[in-house]
Amino acid sequence: MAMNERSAIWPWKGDVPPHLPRPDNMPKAFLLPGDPGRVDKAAEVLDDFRIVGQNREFRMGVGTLDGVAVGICSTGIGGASTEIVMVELAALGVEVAIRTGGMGALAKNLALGDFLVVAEAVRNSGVATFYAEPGERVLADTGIVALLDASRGELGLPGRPGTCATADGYYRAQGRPDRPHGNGTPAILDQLAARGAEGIEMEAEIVLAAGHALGMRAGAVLAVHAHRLSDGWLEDYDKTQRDLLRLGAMAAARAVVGR
Ligand SMILES: O=P(O)(O)O[C@H]1O[C@H](CO)[C@@H](O)[C@H]1O
Ligand SMILES: O=c1cc[nH]c(=O)[nH]1
Repeated sequence: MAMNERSAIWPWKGDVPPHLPRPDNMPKAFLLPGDPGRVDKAAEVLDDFRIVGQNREFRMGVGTLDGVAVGICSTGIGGASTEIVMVELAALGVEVAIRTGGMGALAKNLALGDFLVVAEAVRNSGVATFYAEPGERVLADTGIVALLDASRGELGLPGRPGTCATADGYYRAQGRPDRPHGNGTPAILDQLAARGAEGIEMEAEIVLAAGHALGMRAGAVLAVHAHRLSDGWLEDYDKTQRDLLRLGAMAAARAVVGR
């Protein structure tokens, strides 16, 4: 069988992955928002930014910060598509992966627009079970946590390190009702909070678990978009998104050069 022929077990064509677009020169560090629409926003925080391409929910761009190449690739929503991003980026030689996304806060002392630098994800989501043993803690790389929190502080942005939970759904799995006037099952959130979760979203656990298993330095920083205790919702999200990308990019570039 010719080397470049695809196989079912590893359906790459040579060094071209089956899902992700691929630039000629891969940055060593990538930011990972869920939403493809947010990739273009990296032009506001990176120099020489260009879009590499898009396939399905995976939109990729590359740029530089302080002369260091930084990539950004959307994961889509949830663990299944995020696993694809992590595996294909790792196989392409990426060493640093930082999720930059939104969450619903579960802690009283987090406010709308604050930034939670994820130190740990409580075990809760499906795909991560293939990358971390049952009972194994899912931790962010401590160096990435430190760089993210230092960047947050330098930028004067509110927040702190903490723990998140990753859910396999947005409505019932996050205690929401599935119709406008329902009650949902908020006890789900109480149970996650009792296990230490201070926010809930849909991708961080797989980024941390797969990142660790695949030998990458992985982390996540999550903006408080919703507050599940006060039922608050941040309507004007644009500046928060820009700040999220800026602090993620600062930490990513510093991680590459070892600062
Ligand atoms: O803010 P982003 O990265 O899009 O992620 C959050 O938003 C989506 C749900 O609306 C989920 O993907 C959740 O994790
Ligand atoms: O409540 C929220 C907000 C953002 N992302 C989520 O998954 N849940």
